[in-house]
Amino acid sequence: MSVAVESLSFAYAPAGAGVSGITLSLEAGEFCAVIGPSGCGKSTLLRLIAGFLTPDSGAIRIGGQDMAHVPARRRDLGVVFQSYALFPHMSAAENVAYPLKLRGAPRAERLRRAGEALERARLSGMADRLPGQLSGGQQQRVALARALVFQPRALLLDEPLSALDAAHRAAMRDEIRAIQREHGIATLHVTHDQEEALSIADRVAVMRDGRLLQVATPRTLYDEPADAFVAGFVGHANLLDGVVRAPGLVETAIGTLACATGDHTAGSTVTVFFRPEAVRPDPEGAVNRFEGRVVRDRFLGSLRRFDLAVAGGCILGETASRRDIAAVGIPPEGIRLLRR
Ligand SMILES: Nc1ncnc2c1ncn2[C@@H]1O[C@H](COP(=O)(O)OP(=O)(O)OP(=O)(O)O)[C@@H](O)[C@H]1O
Repeated sequence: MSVAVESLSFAYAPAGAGVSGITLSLEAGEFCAVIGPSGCGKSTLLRLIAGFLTPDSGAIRIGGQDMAHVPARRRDLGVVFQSYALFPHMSAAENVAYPLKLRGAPRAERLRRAGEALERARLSGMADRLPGQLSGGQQQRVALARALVFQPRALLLDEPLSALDAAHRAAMRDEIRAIQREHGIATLHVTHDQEEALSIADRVAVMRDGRLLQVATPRTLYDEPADAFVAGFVGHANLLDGVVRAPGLVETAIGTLACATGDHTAGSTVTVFFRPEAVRPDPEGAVNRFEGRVVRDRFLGSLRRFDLAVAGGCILGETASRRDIAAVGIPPEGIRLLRR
């Protein structure tokens, strides 16, 4: 089922924080991650869709039906929070069966469906364990099975992996994605981890100060960020203030760069943006060539990320080469100009 919000606004107190004018739609089966700095309104958006908060204005449609004023329990949405919120005195199977009990399903059906949901979450052998006898990852899978057991119209995940350590997070995010695919259910996944978002989502929504800045596929977001904030928030970026001097030429603090200036006219102020992997440490014959000194060098296994101090600033680069670096080239096609 599809999920859509239109011009959704909510403030915790008059003129207080919240979300403003959010328009976002998810197709049935689509996985959308919501990212943004702490306090930007990610959880608020999720709580509004879940029905734990009532919007001040705007529409929430699930499967085309207006839900903005329908109580949470009648929205039929699966919700998983950061804290797993499992009932500690109930077994894994009883926890998973609970939403079916609330909906009046007979006991035999509850047990059968809870068993199936646990099996899908790869927890068949754990049905009788109490939450306290399960690892963090296993508890999270129980919470996921419980959110999915009643075949909800959509799935809402609020930082479901944040209590797990790095190794478990990576494994669990792939599992969440696999389980979500099996169910073919529209999913909104709030996370502060942009790598997690880029790696599992069909599309990523970036929020700031209660507003939605851009919604795009991970690749588009990375290659074509809407503005300097998105560019800097998603992955590593070089961002320089610039002024377009002439078609194809931009002046910055580190010098004049040749790049496509598109419809930015001479005199326009822009942000010059390029990713560290666009920076070439072997700049023989390069158009945008800068000499400098490496002042930070981070070994990251398969590559290294370095800061090259150049006249007027610093360039962040990435390379697999282990050779000394004294100059870099920035190919014009790796540079984009963003409006300021
Ligand atoms: N119950 C509340 N009463 C008043 N203000 C609140 C309440 N809950 C959240 N806020 C404020 O609303 C804004 C958005 O909060 P929200 O929890 O949606 O952010 P978030 O993006 O999910 O942050 P985080 O990544 O830190 O969880 C913040 O400024 C926050 O302080």
